[in-house]
Amino acid sequence: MAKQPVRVLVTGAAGQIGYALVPMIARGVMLGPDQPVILHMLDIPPAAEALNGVKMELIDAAFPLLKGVVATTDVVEACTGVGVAVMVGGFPRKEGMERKDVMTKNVSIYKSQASALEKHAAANCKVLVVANPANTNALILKEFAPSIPEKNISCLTRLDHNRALGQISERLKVQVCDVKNAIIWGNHSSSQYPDVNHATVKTPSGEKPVRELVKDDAWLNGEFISTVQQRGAAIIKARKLSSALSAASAACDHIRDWVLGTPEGTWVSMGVYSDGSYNVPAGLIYSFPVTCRNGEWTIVQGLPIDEFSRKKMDATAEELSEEKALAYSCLS
Ligand SMILES: NC(=O)c1ccc[n+]([C@@H]2O[C@H](COP(=O)([O-])OP(=O)(O)OC[C@H]3O[C@@H](n4cnc5c(N)ncnc54)[C@H](O)[C@@H]3O)[C@@H](O)[C@H]2O)c1
Ligand SMILES: O=C(O)C[C@H](O)C(=O)O
Repeated sequence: MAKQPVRVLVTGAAGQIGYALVPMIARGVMLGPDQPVILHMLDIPPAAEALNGVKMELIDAAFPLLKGVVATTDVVEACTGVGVAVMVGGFPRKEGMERKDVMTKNVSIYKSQASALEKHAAANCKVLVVANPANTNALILKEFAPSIPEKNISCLTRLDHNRALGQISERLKVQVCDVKNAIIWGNHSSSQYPDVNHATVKTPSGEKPVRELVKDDAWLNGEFISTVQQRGAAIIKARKLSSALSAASAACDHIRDWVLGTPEGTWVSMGVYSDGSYNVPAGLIYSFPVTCRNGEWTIVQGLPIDEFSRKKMDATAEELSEEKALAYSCLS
């Protein structure tokens, strides 16, 4: 029997990530090639005409899986019945800014959209926050939507995870699909800690640790980390716009793995509500290594953490605690 369509909300759909993301969703990249979708696209009134243009293009693309398009500036209409919500709406940073510089504008959006989602989304709706500061926006959404289970609210650090895989693949001249189990710990900001201590590469003679193959700890502990941390800024410098196609693709990876499961022996990074694992303070949205099965993520437990990693994991947690306080001061 044909599957029932899933309603997928994309906020900020008239923006540049939205423009890259909605065709991916309509092609089945996010929920699978046999899953029909109805797209709900939300933007604000000044972008209504552009949003309608995106709707026209979606119709013109004649995507077989796309069973309907709702393009609206009404948050209630946008949230009604959605099973997946990808929250991209907000303001991107410009050259020279840190992601927390867009905090004042963006956290208030997440406070107000939290209640619309809570009241009108489908039961068990999975929420992914993309807009920056992503972890803190997700935390605000969680706190102002208390009836949405905390397990259902996440933020995007998969882009950073994919960037880490990409850097290793470039360095070792191996296929990126053969590199796995990097970890992004913490904040989607320049304090994040990209960790390859457990990452491996598939080689003709079996899986090998990345450290053993790279044979350059100075690079792995230095330039590699700062390249991943600063990649968003490097894209802004080069494009004069923040990343869009890679962000859209990572959002699809995040939801696909969450809903359909991670491959056996592979973990991914997701920003999720901390339960105190790895001595990360509870009550923050922090990026952890997770595996997913039956639509639920689980933090990978028991990985050994060396002193170098501990310091970096604590520093990014510290920044998230400060952001949380700053967010509340913006809202009061
Ligand atoms: N987490 C990540 O990995 C990641 C990666 C890239 C970008 N981002 C962030 O994603 C966000 C979007 O980036 P972009 O390049 O698409 O920006 P953009 O400016 O091109 O698009 C954002 C859209 O959001 C809309 N918007 C503003 N307020 C809204 C509201 N209250 N409700 C609904 N829509 C609203 C705007 O009108 C605009 O169309 C930014 O905050 C950016 O920093 C995050
Ligand atoms: O860096 C930014 O501000 C955009 C985005 O978060 C990114 O990582 O590319």
